[in-house]
Amino acid sequence: MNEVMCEFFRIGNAENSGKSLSVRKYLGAAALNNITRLTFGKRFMNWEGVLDDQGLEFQAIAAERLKLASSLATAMHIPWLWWMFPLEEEAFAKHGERQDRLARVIMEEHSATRHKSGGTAQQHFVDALLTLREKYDLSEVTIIGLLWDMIAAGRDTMAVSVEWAMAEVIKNPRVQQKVQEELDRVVGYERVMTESDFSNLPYLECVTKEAMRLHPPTPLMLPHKAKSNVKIDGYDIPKGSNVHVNVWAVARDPEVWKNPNEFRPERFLEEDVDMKGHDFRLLPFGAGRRVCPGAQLGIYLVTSMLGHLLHHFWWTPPEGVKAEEIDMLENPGTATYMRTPIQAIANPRLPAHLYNRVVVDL
Ligand code: HEM
Repeated sequence: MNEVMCEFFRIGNAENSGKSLSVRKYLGAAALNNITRLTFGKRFMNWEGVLDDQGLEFQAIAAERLKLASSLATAMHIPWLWWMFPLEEEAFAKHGERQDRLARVIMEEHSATRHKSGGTAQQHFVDALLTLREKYDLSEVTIIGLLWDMIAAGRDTMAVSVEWAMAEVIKNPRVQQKVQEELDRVVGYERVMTESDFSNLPYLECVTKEAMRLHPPTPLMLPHKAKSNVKIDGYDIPKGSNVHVNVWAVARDPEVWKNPNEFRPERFLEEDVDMKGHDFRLLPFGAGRRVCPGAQLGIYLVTSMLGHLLHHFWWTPPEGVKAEEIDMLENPGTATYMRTPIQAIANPRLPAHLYNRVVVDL
């Protein structure tokens, strides 16, 4: 069950009726709960959206990680600025210890729960790693590192992608109406969308793709390093250079895309373009041996969050704001959020019982 379903109760409650909401707040919560449930089989947030103590620690670690990563990125891009980050090594070590401490506690709790259930509890990413531990000689440090990588790589990227997609859809009521017509035809008004509906929702899939074309959450991907001297398109890239691929610019290149700045999902009905690393015109997940291993999961979760949000609500800009006034500028960073978080009014469009709190099976 997608976590965004659990947010419906909060989005659709009477207090929010007719009010403008910060969509990011709900997406952030849904993405965090999705990813921690997949990795640890656990939510850190209660039904009111309040984080527990572990959740707060978790959030603080994630924020610190981002801050350290940005300072590292600056030093990597401009190596002669290394001298400006003399304390970073110490900060990294402390951060690592903090991460390990929390992960160990959660892993122990997780093992205890599984033990109590006699091994009948659901399998999560942490279980897969523990099972493969001996086969691949995985140390505890490696396991903890992999768990944090998964959380860091999956959380922001998903929330960023859905926020941009929602902004585009709210800006383009024609697209919103078309995707809702498809959802109504395929899913109807008496049940919620499920994964098995996806194959019958081609337009929804195109909306996800078009949003990721215009707004790849990591526009410069992650930095790569040249292993040897290479020449690309007449340019010499010396061994050891940090290389960024500007996938944002490629996806807006007028030589490759017709009317590249226009949000028009239909372009993908006319031509099916792969976005998992096989077609170099569209690379939101990178390509090659370091391609995002969570690409399929990411596409599924983004499409699912978007589909549920659009099936349950008709979204309009806050009163007095015209669609064309929505600020579509980016906030710079490794994961590129909207500069101004999108605000919108969620108008329920399904029968009341479909907004009830959903019991989540952990
Ligand atoms: C919409 C969602 C996502 C987007 C747009 C995205 C995008 C990316 C990109 C661009 C890279 C770098 C690829 C490269 O340098 O060639 C990457 C790497 C990675 N992603 Fe994702 N990602 C998403 C979701 C996820 C999820 C859900 C997970 C795991 C649960 C994940 C795990 C990873 C990991 C572990 C790496 C590092 C791979 C490596 O360096 O070998 N990602 N992702």
